[in-house]
Amino acid sequence: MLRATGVTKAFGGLVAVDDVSFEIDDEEVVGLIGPNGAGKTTLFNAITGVYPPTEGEIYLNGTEITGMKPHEISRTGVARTFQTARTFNESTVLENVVVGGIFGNGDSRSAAEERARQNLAFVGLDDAIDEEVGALNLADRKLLELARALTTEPEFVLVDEIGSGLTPAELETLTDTLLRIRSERGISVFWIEHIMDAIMGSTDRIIVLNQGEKIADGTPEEVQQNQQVEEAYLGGVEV
Ligand SMILES: Nc1ncnc2c1ncn2[C@@H]1O[C@H](COP(=O)(O)OP(=O)(O)OP(=O)(O)O)[C@@H](O)[C@H]1O
Repeated sequence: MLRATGVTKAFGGLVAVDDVSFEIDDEEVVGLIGPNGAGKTTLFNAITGVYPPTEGEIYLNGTEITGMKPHEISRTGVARTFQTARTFNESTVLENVVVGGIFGNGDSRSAAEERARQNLAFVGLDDAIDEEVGALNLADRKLLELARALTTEPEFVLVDEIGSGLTPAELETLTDTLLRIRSERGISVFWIEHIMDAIMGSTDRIIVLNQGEKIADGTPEEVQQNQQVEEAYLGGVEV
């Protein structure tokens, strides 16, 4: 279980995440939504050690991980993908995932390659292993990010926006892959997404942030009917 209690992250006077507490169970798929600037990516950065929280604690299976370095947190079982795919364009798809295994996980080259092939097959990129990353379309880059995130055999994968810019068919493939990460690998998914249909139809639970604060935490149906959530989104519409 991933548990956060009273997590706050301030950048100078700006409180980007404000006293947020939540739990994510094993094998749960949880969405994280909120208007632009609500603090979603900052919360991911706090969990993964990129920007340690100013206050509050984060626990993985009862062990406190607050303030650990990103590579240490990654090795304890929390992996992530990034909003902008962070891949090395000139290397091949296989090499990209292998490098993640060697440097991120301390694997030997042969172990990293075996695991990379398995994870690339899992996300459906087995036919593309020899292609240059720069030649992949956006959807395949997102799948590649997921394969890289699986390298450390995590218990939790934090996914920062995979939906934007994809066709409906591509979005369905990505969503199916996320759900298979849970059903076939037993990994929990914590997923930031702006495409509401995707997140409403695929998650067990949704946490809503607005101006750094958690304003809702419930089933997709509950969140959809929540007055505060509706107001937060209406208030965020630019006219
Ligand atoms: N490194 C930083 N330094 C200063 N301010 C930051 C930093 N990172 C984020 N912020 C600020 O924190 C607030 C929350 O930003 P964050 O990126 O977490 O929101 P978000 O919900 O992920 O937004 P979006 O949906 O647009 O990606 C914003 O006001 C942002 O400008």
